Amino acid sequence: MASPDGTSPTLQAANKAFARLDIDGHDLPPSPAPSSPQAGRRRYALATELVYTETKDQYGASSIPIYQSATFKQTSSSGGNEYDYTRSGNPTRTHLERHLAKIMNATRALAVGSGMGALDVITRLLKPGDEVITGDDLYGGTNRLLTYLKNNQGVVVHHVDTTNIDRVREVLTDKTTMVLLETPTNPLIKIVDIPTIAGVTHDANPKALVIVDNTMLSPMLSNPLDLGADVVYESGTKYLSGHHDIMAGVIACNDPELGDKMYFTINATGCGLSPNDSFLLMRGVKTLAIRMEKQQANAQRIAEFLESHGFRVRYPGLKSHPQYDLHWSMARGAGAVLSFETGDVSLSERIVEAARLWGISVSFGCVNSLISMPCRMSHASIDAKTRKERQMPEDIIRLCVGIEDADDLIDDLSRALVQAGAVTLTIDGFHATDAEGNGSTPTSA
Ligand SMILES: Cc1ncc(COP(=O)(O)O)c(C=O)c1O
Ligand SMILES: N[C@@H](CCSC[C@H](N)C(=O)O)C(=O)O
Repeated sequence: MASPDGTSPTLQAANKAFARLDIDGHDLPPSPAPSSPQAGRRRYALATELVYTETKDQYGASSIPIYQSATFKQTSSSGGNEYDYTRSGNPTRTHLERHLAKIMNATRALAVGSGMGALDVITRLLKPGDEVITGDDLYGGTNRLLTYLKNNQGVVVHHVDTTNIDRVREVLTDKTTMVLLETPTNPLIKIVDIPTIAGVTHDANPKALVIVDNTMLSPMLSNPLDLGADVVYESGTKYLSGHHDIMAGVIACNDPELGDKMYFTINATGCGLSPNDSFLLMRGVKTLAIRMEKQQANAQRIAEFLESHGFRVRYPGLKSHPQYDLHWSMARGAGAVLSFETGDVSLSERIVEAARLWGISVSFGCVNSLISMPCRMSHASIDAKTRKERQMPEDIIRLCVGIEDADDLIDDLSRALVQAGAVTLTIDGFHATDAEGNGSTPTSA
């Protein structure tokens, strides 16, 4: 016999059998379908996929509308619609998540309110007593959250030099539940061998999760899931959005169970990205390819300029980078963040403060060029003692290169170097002044 709504007994039984339960076994209100790239269709080059989207918008809108609605009307007293409440799911966010899954080579992507929000969702997979291995050169906020988990949640955190596989092996045991990597590291631009670490981690404990923070490269330049990572996350505040007008975080994985667990946390805590910011992130992603191409071309010019004038520059686009080959075995570009040292904190301060075109600001990945002193700014939450133990040079200057004219950027930097007294003028131009006050020999032409 058919039910009052006309559903056959067979369909009623099937609906019951396939009722969506959350990981605690509670009946879920309607939630968005898992984000997945459309299977079976032609896959275009990444630059094309970044702009190519499909929607079933009733008016054929070529840009996803902003569904600025907290709640959605249902067709029956038991719900019945794909969306019920924006904390649980929103069409603008789902559209973005499906697009991100496609470009991150994942079957599931999730969008949240910030990069740190993404790491919070991921680390809620941990239980007291779990062990995490991570780097000794980490973004300050990541270090802060891990320290909180260590001090308050009983999670054991090992900070080691993840560029040295032996240091990782020393702390890797069957208790290791998570290995958290950044590459290139922020701000020392060290390169971490993702495939090797993923291999040894999964050998030691097949259930351990290798998590990669891909903020420095973005999906344009690297897909850590293809290199053996289980979960990749990024601060969408950076390259993905590109204009420093939103905060966002994205998470991607290929394991549906893991995706469901992280979605559970997002729904339970309410950290999903807002409809308006989902729209802006979607818009930003479409121009990622051209922004990144210009930013890294500019970064390469600036890195070569500084190195040729005698500064110690850290940038994986320079052949002098000690892990140049490793970086290029994993990535399609060098990115647009570089750092250099002057040997003197007050000299670095004078350079930063003399720059005009380069904004003194934390963050990176924006169309505007930025200059900063990480130990005073982005990494100030790591205490001075720990910074010293981790060999972070206090004088290090970080440059986050934008899309301006490269000659203008070099002119402004040159003027700042001269004004700060960082260089010695010679008949041929200028060279970095060493600690003794002499113009040093340029390291390359
Ligand atoms: C490498 C890295 N990961 C994560 C984050 C956190 O991102 P958000 O500022 O969007 O929370 C940042 C910067 O803030 C970062 O530099
Ligand atoms: N005051 C902020 C500093 C944010 S740093 C942003 C970015 N990751 C960078 O490396 O510049 C904080 O305490 O988190």
